[in-house]
Amino acid sequence: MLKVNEIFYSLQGEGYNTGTASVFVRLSGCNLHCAFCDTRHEQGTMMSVADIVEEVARYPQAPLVVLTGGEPSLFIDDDLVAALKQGTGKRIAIETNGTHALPAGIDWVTLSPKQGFEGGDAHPVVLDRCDELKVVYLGQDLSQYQGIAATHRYLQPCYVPDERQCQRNMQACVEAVLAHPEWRLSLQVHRVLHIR
Ligand SMILES: C[S@@+](CC[C@H](N)C(=O)[O-])C[C@H]1O[C@@H](n2cnc3c(N)ncnc32)[C@H](O)[C@@H]1O
Ligand SMILES: Nc1nc2[nH]cc(C(=O)O)c2c(=O)[nH]1
Ligand code: SF4
Ligand SMILES: [Mg+2]
Repeated sequence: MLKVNEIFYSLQGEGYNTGTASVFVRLSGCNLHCAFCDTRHEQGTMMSVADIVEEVARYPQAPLVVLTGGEPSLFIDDDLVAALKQGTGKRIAIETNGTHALPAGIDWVTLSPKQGFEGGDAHPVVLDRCDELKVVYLGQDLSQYQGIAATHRYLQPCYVPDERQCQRNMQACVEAVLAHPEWRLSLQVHRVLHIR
């Protein structure tokens, strides 16, 4: 059984797969407590793997499942990934902070390391490769991410409720990408679109 905060159908709003219709499976619970975390994931309902597959299968048109949370790597296993793949035929992506090894069969790994942020250093990143590295940018030194192999590298502005601070955070990302063009900008387009 897994504690599920929500399962919903929307567009992937971040990173390389932005704009892709996706079923999000948000698992409850995390090993980090990032001050800037934009997600309330604590509440949840216990669901079996079969329940989760059944709910995801309600969106047969979706090409992609995004496992997120909370920190999904704490809770998922080979069984869940295999059952989702077998039961829905969809590609499986994960959003992870990288502090736990991943089960087999995941098609797309988005790694968003939290080292250097409050609490992040106590839980080192164990993944050394990913499909995309997606860094929440608050002016930190980008050379710290050189050791992580990634096909794509994104800086994502840190969302905060204050609109003017949000603008400043976006501008900081633009300037960082102009100075370090091996990185690209990831905007949270679901915020622009006012969708989930
Ligand atoms: C809520 S997290 C869940 C997955 C996983 N725990 C992680 O941090 O990668 C999903 C994505 O949102 C990003 N994120 C969290 N808070 C954010 C914020 N305030 N602004 C921008 N991105 C944020 C995370 O870095 C991660 O890439
Ligand atoms: N539309 C949309 N795209 C997302 N990509 C990653 C998300 C997440 O919270 O993990 C997320 C989310 O919450 N909504
Ligand atoms: S690791 Fe992810 S879910 Fe956990 S607190 Fe940080 S941003 Fe939020
Ligand atoms: Mg989100």
